[in-house]
Amino acid sequence: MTVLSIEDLRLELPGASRPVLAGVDLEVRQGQTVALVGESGSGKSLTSRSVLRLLPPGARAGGAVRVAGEDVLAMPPARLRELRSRQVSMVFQDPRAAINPMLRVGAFLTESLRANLGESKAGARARAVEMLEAVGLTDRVLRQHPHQLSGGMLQRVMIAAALLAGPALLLADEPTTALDVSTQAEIVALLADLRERFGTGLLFVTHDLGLAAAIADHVYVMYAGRIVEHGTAETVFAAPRHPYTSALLEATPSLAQPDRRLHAIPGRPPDLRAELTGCAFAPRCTRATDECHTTVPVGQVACHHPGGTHA
Ligand SMILES: Nc1ncnc2c1ncn2[C@@H]1O[C@H](COP(=O)(O)OP(=O)(O)OP(=O)(O)O)[C@@H](O)[C@H]1O
Repeated sequence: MTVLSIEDLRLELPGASRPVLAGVDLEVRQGQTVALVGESGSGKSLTSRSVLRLLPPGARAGGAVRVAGEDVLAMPPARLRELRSRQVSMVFQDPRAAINPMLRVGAFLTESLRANLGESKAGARARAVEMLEAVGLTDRVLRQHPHQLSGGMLQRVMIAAALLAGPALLLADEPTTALDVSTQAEIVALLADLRERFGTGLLFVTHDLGLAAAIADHVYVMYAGRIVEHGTAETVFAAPRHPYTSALLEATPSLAQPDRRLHAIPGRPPDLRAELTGCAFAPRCTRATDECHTTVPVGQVACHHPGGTHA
């Protein structure tokens, strides 16, 4: 079953010369982990936030963002509130910025259950303890304040909070960036485990290809507001076809080949004031020809000169 289907999503922001999202298509099926990768500014966060219709002021959206078949962009406000409290949850990059420091963890976890889902006090507490245990914490945490917990523990609390209502889809936007490397690995392992246990679809936004490879079944590579390549994690990482994917991989350290030389991608992504003609990656691409500068490439691999073939 498809839990999320983004179809030709377009987003325009005030003051920008071109759409910040220019026709994004993406799908997450039940129990599937999908990674959305790309450099900073490519539009990953805006894509994932669109799923909850958390758009910047003045933004104009086109296309469709369907959760279990229903278009989030066209939903009435009451239905949108229900979607946000039951069906789709989000885990953010910095847990300390996403939690009220004055509240104990217990109140933080139970308040939304009681307010939005009408749970009794005892029922909400029992559910909170169940989810804390699912993320590897104990009920001791209920009495603690956020500042008494490490960053990794607090991110576990945020994941427990996100799963309280049993959502069909979890959005995780750079959920480990604020954590140290070993804690990052623990959180990624935890998300993989929870996906297995609860069958939740997971959209994992990251600029870190190593993390994406560790967790994802399917990968979408984004550049300047477009998906340039997608496929199973295995094929995209083992046999990238778009030159941007290859360049990203060459810029990423590999545990399997620690001695491999890394190559930074020359140049920078285009900023939103630049109007684009042709392929947005062409100015940085070693394979670019005249056609690339004039004609926008389309297709599963959005490139006029893709390498190899996906098996
Ligand atoms: N609220 C906003 N108002 C104006 N411009 C915005 C806003 N949010 C994002 N942008 C711009 O939209 C573009 C895409 O941003 P987005 O945050 O989706 O990128 P990203 O790929 O998630 O990068 P990062 O990893 O840095 O968050 C960027 O150029 C950014 O500056």
